[in-house]
Amino acid sequence: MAKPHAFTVYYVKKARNHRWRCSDVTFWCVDEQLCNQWIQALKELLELQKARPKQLLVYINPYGGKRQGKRIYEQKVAPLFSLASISTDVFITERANHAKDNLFEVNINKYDGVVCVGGDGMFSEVMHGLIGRMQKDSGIDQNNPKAPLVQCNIRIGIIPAGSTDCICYSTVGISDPVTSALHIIVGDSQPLDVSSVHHNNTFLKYTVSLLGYGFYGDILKDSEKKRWMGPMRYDYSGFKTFLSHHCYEGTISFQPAKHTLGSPRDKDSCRTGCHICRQSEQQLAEQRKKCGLKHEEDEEEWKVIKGKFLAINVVNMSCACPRSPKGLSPAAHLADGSADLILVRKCSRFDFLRYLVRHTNQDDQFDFSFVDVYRVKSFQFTSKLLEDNESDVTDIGKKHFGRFCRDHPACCCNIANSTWNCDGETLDSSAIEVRVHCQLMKLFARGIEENCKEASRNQSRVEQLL
Ligand SMILES: CCCCCCCCCCCCC/C=C/[C@@H](O)[C@H](CO)NC(=O)CCCCCCCCCCCCCCC
Ligand SMILES: Nc1ncnc2c1ncn2[C@@H]1O[C@H](COP(=O)(O)OP(=O)(O)OP(=O)(O)O)[C@@H](O)[C@H]1O
Ligand SMILES: [Ca+2]
Repeated sequence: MAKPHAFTVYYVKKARNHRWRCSDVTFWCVDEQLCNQWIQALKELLELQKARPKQLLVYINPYGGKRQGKRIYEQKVAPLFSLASISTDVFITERANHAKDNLFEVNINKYDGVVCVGGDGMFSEVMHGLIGRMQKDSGIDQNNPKAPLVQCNIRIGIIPAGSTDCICYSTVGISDPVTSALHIIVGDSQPLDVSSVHHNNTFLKYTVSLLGYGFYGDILKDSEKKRWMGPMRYDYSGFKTFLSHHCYEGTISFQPAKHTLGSPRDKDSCRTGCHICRQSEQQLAEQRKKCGLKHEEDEEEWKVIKGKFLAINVVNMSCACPRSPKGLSPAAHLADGSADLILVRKCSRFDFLRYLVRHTNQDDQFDFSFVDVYRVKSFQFTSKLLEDNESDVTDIGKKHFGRFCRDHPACCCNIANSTWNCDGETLDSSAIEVRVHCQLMKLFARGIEENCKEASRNQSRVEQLL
């Protein structure tokens, strides 16, 4: 080198569509001492950035999505972690639930975060491991649906390598491994609501994205048999399920979320620094100060709805993904302590198609007479089939479950139950009880950043208000 004294600074460069890239600039200097002073000063500044992780535990699912998890991590992510002086313990899973089981055994306090390389299912595994471990260590019984759960302060980073990658897309704005790696490196933090799902005082699962019965449950059940097709399996099973047009009868009860300022019909979406989520965070802190971990009896009213539904969807976040960039509920919030309950009642195939198509354009998917949407903090569902069986048992005193309802009216309404799709996993029970836990965990993300169009629209709204 002609000028021997130099140092390179690597930095994040924001590109289009919420994509981040790593860029660098090299500074040259003839004076060696001055060059070293600069290096020292920059190192000291970096040391002050306490939110940045130094030690990460990484789980890779080699079979998720297009089976590219290992390659994506090794080629795109590991070199960035090494540039940022992050040390990693990497664990390649050999079976389903490997990562979850491992999280109950490792010395978790050694790490500043856990990274999962895979899809929504892999994230769900890691989340169950971390939340489960936290509750176990604190002596909380997960089977009690009313137990106040202990927050999980170890952040999770998602490197997208799955089929839908809805959690990554809805919290970052894009499914891109390099962008997600950079959000981890700069130490971003995004709190996330988590819902617990129980049946008869037995814990079933946690959910952060979609809990869906009917359409999305049936798609998942069919698509599991076609895993070999990769991400395409969802389009194939989606088309098949659309043609089968099954609806399901049951009773829904829910408690409206009165504590939050927003509504599912709002025009504004949850964005970085969202004031609605921040207000929920303050409420949560005040509640904790008041009652600690004690459970507060919830006397709020329950609403009950009976009917025949093509789809029952409970979403904790928008569920935006490449298939539907605005998601199932565009105005849902990541961390407001509520979920959006979307009920699609029995309608014609043509109307259901019109509803589906609106997930892909700018039109309002809730503006149909057969679609209702509510913002809720808890929710219950029992299928008609189970209600009939239970009343048979009490009326006649039979101890014989699982009998099919033979006197069901002849209509397109399916006599059998559907299954619940819980973040891409099926649940064994159709009768469930769901409760939203405000900001139970945190991700290495910052929510979707406002783009220029949104920012100028909001600015002009403020100007109008002034
Ligand atoms: C005409 C086009 C209509 C397109 C409508 C697209 C709506 C897409 C909405 C996607 C919502 C994803 C919610 C995320 C759920 C994740 O926790 C979960 C785990 O990864 N993924 C799935 O369950 C995977 C769910 C995958 C769902 C795929 C749905 C495909 C529907 C295709 C319907 C075709 C009808 C065509 C009629 C001519
Ligand atoms: N080594 C493994 N072998 C088989 N299954 C695994 C392994 N590691 C993890 N799994 C399971 O595979 C399931 C699916 O993985 P993942 O979510 O990564 O991909 P996907 O289903 O293609 O994507 P998406 O969930 O986004 O639709 C997860 O539920 C996880 O428990
Ligand atoms: Ca929410």
